Amino acid sequence: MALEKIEKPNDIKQIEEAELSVLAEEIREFLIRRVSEHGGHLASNLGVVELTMAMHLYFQLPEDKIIWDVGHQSYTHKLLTGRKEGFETLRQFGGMSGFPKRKESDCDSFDTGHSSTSISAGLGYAAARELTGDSYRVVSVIGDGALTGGMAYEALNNAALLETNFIIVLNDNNMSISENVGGLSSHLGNLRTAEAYQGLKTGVTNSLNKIPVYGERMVERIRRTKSGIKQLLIPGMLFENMGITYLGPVDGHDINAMLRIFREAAKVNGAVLVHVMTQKGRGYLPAERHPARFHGTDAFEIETGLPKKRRTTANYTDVFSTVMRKLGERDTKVAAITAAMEDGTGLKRFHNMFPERFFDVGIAEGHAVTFAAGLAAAGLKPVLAVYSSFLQRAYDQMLHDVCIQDLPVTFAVDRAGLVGSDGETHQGIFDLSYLSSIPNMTIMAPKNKWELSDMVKFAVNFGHPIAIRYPRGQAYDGLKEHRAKIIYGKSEVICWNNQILQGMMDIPAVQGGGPSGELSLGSKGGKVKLALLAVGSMVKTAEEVWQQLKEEYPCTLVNVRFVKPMDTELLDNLAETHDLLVTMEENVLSGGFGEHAVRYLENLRCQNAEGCQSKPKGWENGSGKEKPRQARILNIAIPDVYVEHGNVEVLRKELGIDSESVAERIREAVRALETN
Ligand SMILES: Cc1ncc(C[n+]2csc(CCOP(=O)(O)OP(=O)(O)O)c2C)c(N)n1
Ligand SMILES: CC(=O)[C@@H](O)[C@H](O)COP(=O)(O)O
Ligand SMILES: [Mg+2]
Repeated sequence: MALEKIEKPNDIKQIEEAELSVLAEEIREFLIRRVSEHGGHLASNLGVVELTMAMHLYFQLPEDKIIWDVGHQSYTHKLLTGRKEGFETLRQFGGMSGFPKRKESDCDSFDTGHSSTSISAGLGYAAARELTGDSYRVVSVIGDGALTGGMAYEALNNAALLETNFIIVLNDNNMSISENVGGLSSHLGNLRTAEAYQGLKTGVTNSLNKIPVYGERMVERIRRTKSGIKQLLIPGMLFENMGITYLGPVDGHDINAMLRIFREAAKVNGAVLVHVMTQKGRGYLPAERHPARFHGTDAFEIETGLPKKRRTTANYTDVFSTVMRKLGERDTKVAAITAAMEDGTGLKRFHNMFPERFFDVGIAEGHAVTFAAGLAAAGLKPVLAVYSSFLQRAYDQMLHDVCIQDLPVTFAVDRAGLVGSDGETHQGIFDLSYLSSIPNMTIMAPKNKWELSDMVKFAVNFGHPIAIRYPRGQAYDGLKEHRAKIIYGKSEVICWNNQILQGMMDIPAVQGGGPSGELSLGSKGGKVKLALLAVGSMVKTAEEVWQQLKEEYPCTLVNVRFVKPMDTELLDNLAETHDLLVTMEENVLSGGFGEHAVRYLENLRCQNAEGCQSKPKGWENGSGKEKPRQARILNIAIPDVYVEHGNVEVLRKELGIDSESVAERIREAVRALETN
């Protein structure tokens, strides 16, 4: 067993050359078995087995620095650096991450997860090396998909100035998650087969030679100019013209060929791009046939490649997919955009049905947003479907290109909230904060699958920037009967003091101390009145909390619906009629719904203070109305931390946002209120 001999970094160097192919096979078997148990990024990892082995044979770790772009293809690297045991806990809570992590190993030089960062980080290492006088080698490994991201070009542009060695390995498997797109992809396609290139080169020369006198002269003239010769002889002219040496293409499954090219690359003084061609999914037939399906997979049966658990219910992405199909049919102005996540965001159907109105822009979220702004300015109704954590990349484009101009772009923000096994880099727990800070942006979150559908329909005809955030996974199909019409800025009250309502009309009017007439916090013998204000996915949790607490306290349950603008009329009402308002959201506390609600009510409290000049209308002393009673607020949200990988249910418990923890936190808060 060759793999057994690998216990620590550089052990691969002790493996006989003849045994390397056995090692590659064992690594593939190992990865297929381990990923089949709990899921993970299989196809990309199977594709880079020999490439990773060649790098570990040539470079010395941890001294040399290997930086993996996205990092989803780093499993063989983990194996070769002594982390075989970690695979039993891959992507599980407390276990080994599916991405490179500096805290996990000193052979992981840079943490990744989002795309197109590796060249910038590698260049940083290379520049630092010049300053510190170190002599380590730096290698950034970037995929053809990741090379569609703008940051990679910014880094290449900068790397061209470097005067010391910096190796960029372009791992070209002719695939992003799904088919790779765009001009660069076509360019790589042209370079991909050396034979095709050789044919083209010979073809050009032959054709010119065929032109009597002039043709021969042109060939001669081209040969005499340096760049002309390169045009004819060097495939990677695009990179060469930028000042980056291009080597390749080389077969990424031929270890010796790669070792030869790394030796050459290491001699270059400056940035050098090594073009390596690999096959995504290599060595496992289902993954070779369906690389997109096995890009990131749940647990599966090895024999068939079928998922171990069949999905029986729709997830939010399916619901979005269906409503987009309907909207596309109804309105030819509706266009859909994805940044390389056609499958993940559910836009495949829209693509198939309306190819002319579907745009995959590559891994380029910033560009996607400004492109959507352009479509909107030209009169279309663009819907950009994007994961919450990837949209972080496009903050300025949302602000500068969409919202200042108040353009009607719909942001379908998928994977909002905890996403689970991908961990820190992918948790969608910041969007409410970053979206809330942008003027002109409206933010909604659905409680269940019907509401997502209603919200998307509302959004495309809204006429202004609007974001709908919904979580990864199964769509909630409870609370079906609560489907009040969506009214801009209005929340939906599901139950009031334990009494289930149907729509806004039923909310009791605010009179004195509220519906029951009790004025103060339990002190007059009444029970503390709770109001749960839950955002999106937390409505289901709030419903469970209500079930647990309804015997103890009268409880109101509100589906917030609009995080921005907040339903301040309802907040005023709740603050007057309830004792404790509990905000619940799967977002960080900072800048989230809860914090905005606190600030709003604090302002109100301040305005109502004695001597304050600007009291809200209707609350003036002596106006005949009581001063509003100000409820206390408990914020349930994600604390100021990065949330690691793990099962979502486990993470929710750890963070204290599952229903049992929330119920307990409420009981504690009530006890504190009663004793104060
Ligand atoms: C900013 C950002 N957007 C989207 C993604 C989702 N994503 C992860 S891998 C990937 C495709 C990468 O393709 P490539 O670099 O060619 O690697 P391969 O999977 O083919 O090995 C995408 C779109 C991401 N990780 N980061
Ligand atoms: C590595 C990466 O960014 C994607 O592959 C991501 O893991 C997809 O996540 P979903 O499984 O939620 O689509
Ligand atoms: Mg690729």
